[in-house]
Amino acid sequence: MKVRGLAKRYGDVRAVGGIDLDIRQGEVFAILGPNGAGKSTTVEILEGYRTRDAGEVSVLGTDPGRPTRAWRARLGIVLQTANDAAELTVRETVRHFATYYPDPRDPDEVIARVGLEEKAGSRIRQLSGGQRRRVDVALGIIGRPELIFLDEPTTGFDPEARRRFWELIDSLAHDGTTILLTTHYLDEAEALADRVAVIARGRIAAEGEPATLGGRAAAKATVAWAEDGVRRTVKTDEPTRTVAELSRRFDGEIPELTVTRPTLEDIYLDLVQGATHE
Ligand SMILES: Nc1ncnc2c1ncn2[C@@H]1O[C@H](COP(=O)(O)OP(=O)(O)OP(=O)(O)O)[C@@H](O)[C@H]1O
Repeated sequence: MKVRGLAKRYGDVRAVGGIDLDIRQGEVFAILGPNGAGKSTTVEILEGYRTRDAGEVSVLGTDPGRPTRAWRARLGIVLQTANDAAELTVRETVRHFATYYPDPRDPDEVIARVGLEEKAGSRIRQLSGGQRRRVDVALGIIGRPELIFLDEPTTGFDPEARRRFWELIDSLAHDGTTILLTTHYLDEAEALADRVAVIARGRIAAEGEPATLGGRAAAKATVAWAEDGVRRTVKTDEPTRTVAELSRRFDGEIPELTVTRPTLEDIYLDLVQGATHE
């Protein structure tokens, strides 16, 4: 996928103000950003559901501004809001969607992959919010897509369901499926994404691997320990030296020692706040 200079306005609102992206086949790419940053607008343009004002876009070799049916069949899309036929069962719904695609996955296998085996015979309206979301994911992958768009896929999932979902995404990526997701969960981005882009006010504020985004790996470490009943902390570029000195001072074990670097969330918040105060 290749995007150059993508821009979109809604009247006076600049939703997307010149975005470049390159996403490789088989890559898991996460778009992060605060509410209203332009994530959904960007993703909807890439999906062929929204027009753009400017820029060049190629998704699976096609301009999504001129979508074809054959191109759509190669995409899997999981939208933010579900509008499933509530009276059908999970199995009926997944089977029905399978008929839209030339080479669908096996419906029962897909139901198992999203962890809904026990609910396969239940009507959609009887499912919990998180279970409905899993149906959405099932419908997004039933067509054996080459590229999957996931808009906040795990909102409403319990922790176990989120872990199962992460495993599913890993296995799809392992099969060579490209995955573009938006999420507000920084731990999700860290667990899943090969690369992330932080979008703020319609522009990319930073892009890179979660471990090194925004200079994260090179950021100062915080060494903390307990001394005389008080928690002490030092921010340093040389945590190893600090720990060695402390170890000598305490003659061995350092009480309640921790060494931490900024989390992805710390870096994200810095980037987003920096962009807002521009
Ligand atoms: N159909 C529309 N008409 C007018 N303005 C819109 C429309 N859709 C989005 N916007 C505006 O464009 C900006 C970007 O919205 P967008 O939905 O792309 O943000 P987002 O990053 O996906 O946010 P969220 O995290 O809340 O989903 C916002 O200021 C929003 O109010």
